[in-house]
Amino acid sequence: MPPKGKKKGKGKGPPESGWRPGFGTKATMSTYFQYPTPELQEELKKIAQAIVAPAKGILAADESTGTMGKRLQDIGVENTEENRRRYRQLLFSSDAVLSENISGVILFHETLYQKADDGTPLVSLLEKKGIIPGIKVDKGVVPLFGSEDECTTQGLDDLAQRCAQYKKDGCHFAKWRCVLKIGRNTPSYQAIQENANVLARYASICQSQRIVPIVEPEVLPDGEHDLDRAQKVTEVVLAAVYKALNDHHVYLEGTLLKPNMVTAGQSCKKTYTPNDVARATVTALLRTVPAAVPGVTFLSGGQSEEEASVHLNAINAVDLKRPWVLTFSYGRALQASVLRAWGGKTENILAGQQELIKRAKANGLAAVGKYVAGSIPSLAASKSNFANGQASLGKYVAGSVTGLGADAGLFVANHAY
Ligand SMILES: O=P(O)(O)OC[C@H]1O[C@](O)(COP(=O)(O)O)[C@@H](O)[C@@H]1O
Repeated sequence: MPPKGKKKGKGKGPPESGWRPGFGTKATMSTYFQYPTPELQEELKKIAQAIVAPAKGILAADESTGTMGKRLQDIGVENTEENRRRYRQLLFSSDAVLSENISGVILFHETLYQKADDGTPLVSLLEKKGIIPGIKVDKGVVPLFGSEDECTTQGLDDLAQRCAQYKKDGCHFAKWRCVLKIGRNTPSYQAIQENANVLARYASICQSQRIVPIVEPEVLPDGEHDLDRAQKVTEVVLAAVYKALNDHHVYLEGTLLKPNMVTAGQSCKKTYTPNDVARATVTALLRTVPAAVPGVTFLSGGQSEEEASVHLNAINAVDLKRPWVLTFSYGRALQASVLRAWGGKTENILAGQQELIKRAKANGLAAVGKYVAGSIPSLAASKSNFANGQASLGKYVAGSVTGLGADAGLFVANHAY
């Protein structure tokens, strides 16, 4: 109820619904907002918690058409709609055992409306296994004019309508990726603030449409910086993101965070142990991510499949507080071996699926701190998925890094813009 003597209506304080004791004076107007209904809160919380159920994580299969093209090119397959469909069909028609470790799959728009050979919608293949479909809703990165090669992410304009439709079509969570770079003068205040704000606005719109937003502020691993610098930048970026989410009244219990792990730059001369990475990562999260957030689903960011599993395991074994579930939302670190095993050939579909199941199992174990390094060998487990430090700056020359084998293009594919 409004405080005594206050009238409802324009200029007389906030409307009655959502009124909280002590609110409504001029000084507190900026803290007024209407809470989501209890039903909406419950729905969002349930979805988020199901995604981060014990020993489960996300398969990020939301590569945009260009990114997928690079991945297919690496295995000598043409980037056609049909080949992308065949590949996603392979992933989603894997044995149901996959759902022991995969709770959700992020889809690209095109995939959501594609069908399997027998006419079954691809998304139904996931639903039948109890895997929750999610959708990439950002429309890619664009340069920030006047910055040192920094960027923001676009796609807000029609987001509410798209989310409403995606929810009807079976998606219960979404993903939006922002990119921050470590350089001498970057990330800049401009880039940090802009990306935090766009992530918060995205998250708020998703929740209004009953979709759990996965908030992805990726600090790229390009550069010579050491672990301390990566940790500090990650902390500054995450602090800004959570301030913005708070400013936009985002219901944190109905969100997930998809950050980078804190690793030294790819060209850093110093070496660090998985325990160093784990300590830096969990410390950065402890300093910035509220305990109300149910889970953190790390991106793999160019790490090899094995590295990504070993690091996640170390993160879940380090002797620090962990108030959130810490699990995976990997693209390359779940798919490098699959792509290599498949090679575009129908007779290799099963082999590809077996690779996926193996990496899902390894990461499921790592999500509960029970993965033993090297215990689940797979085809491309130790191959770096990071091709070239210049890749994300758009300076990578196709084919110039051949020593890394089939995975060489994956970093470029994911991060070039
Ligand atoms: O550049 P795109 O096509 O948007 O793809 C970015 C990729 O980055 C991710 O956010 C993280 O992928 P990685 O685990 O390979 O780093 C994926 O979800 C997504 O496929």
